[in-house]
Amino acid sequence: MTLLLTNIKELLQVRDQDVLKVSGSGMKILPTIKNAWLLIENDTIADFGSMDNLPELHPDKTIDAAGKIVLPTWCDSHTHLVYAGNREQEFADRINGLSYEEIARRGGGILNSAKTLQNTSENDLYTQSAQRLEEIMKMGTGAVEIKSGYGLTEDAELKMLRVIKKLKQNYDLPIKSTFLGAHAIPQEFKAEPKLYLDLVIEEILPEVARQNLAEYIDIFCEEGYFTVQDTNRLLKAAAKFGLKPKIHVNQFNAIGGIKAGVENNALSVDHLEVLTEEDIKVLQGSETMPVALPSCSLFLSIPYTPARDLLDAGLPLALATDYNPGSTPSGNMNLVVSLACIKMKMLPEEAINAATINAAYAMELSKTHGSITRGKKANFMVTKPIPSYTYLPYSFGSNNIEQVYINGKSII
Ligand SMILES: N=CN[C@@H](CCC(=O)O)C(=O)O
Ligand SMILES: [Zn+2]
Repeated sequence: MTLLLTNIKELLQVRDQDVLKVSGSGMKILPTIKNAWLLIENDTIADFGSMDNLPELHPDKTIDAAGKIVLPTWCDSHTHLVYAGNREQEFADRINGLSYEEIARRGGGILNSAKTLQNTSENDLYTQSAQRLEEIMKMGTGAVEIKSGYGLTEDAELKMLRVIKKLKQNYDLPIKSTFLGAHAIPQEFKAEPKLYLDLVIEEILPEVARQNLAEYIDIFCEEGYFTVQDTNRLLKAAAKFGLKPKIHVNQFNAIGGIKAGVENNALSVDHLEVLTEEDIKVLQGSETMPVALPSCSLFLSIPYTPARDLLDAGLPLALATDYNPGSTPSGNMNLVVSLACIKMKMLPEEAINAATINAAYAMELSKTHGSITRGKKANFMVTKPIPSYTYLPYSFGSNNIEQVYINGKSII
């Protein structure tokens, strides 16, 4: 099956195969072709170019994309979209003055979601999660990472990871699975938190690895959750099973989690709402991708990741949603890209790079996804007729996505 798109107003993120991430001032550059064509063969990007040099082709189907922009689908490298129920009562509690941390200390927050998930059947959990996955695909997400971490018992963590595995089997987009057993300390371990980490490291992790249920390891390295020492211990244990770290650090406090991540070869360090100069130095010279989650900052009214400090230090940055029931009940990457521009002072070019090629890097997918590159998977989207790509982040809250293709097939 061959598909040809013609008269594309602008084809974005056109890259050579060897570009796996962009950093610092390089993020300001978004290579495009105006008035372009794009040829898809089966599930692969076969060729593209300017309409001035359209070769004679005989595709099975041709789409006239006049007035429309074509770009790679968003890559969302940080989500918790497998969860049960919602936490809108805590949302109301926060409006009434309680903080996110206070709610968590009272047994709400992650523990609230864990209780609900433990009492939800695997089938029901799958149905709820599949609905969220379909919702984000329709908004343009074409690759996603999903974490466990709302189980907090061996049974419930494995249940979450099996649901992620089933999503992988039933949907065409790449899904990466992360084991986040160390997300919070369950109530019954509050007096002796070390015993919970022992359980995660000695019992749950080996079982997750034995059943081959995760590619990555995660931990919430934060005051009141897990220490830097805990983080080092878990990441070293996970490395023995080949699980690379993608970790929650610096959401509320800078306690040294970034250093621990980099020293343990983290693929990414995520959140970074609070950053020190030392953290930035540690990231320089590393291969670790910093990941910002601006819709979490919006929802919790906490600081935004200081993107300009990272980029001015020559570092790369990726953007993700953090889709979860507590801090970010939204999986909309279009909103994330808008917030990055509006609140983090990222240029549209920087935000689009951060949500495509760099986000693919944060899931080890940038050899196959994240750009319009010959030989990469045909995961791309077509906008409605819009005046320019800057209009995407500018028109925040609007849905500008008309069609989404995964492996060359239209899903809407
Ligand atoms: N901060 C840790 N974990 C999630 C939120 C978890 C929750 O509130 O349910 C996050 O990334 O924001
Ligand atoms: Zn998260």
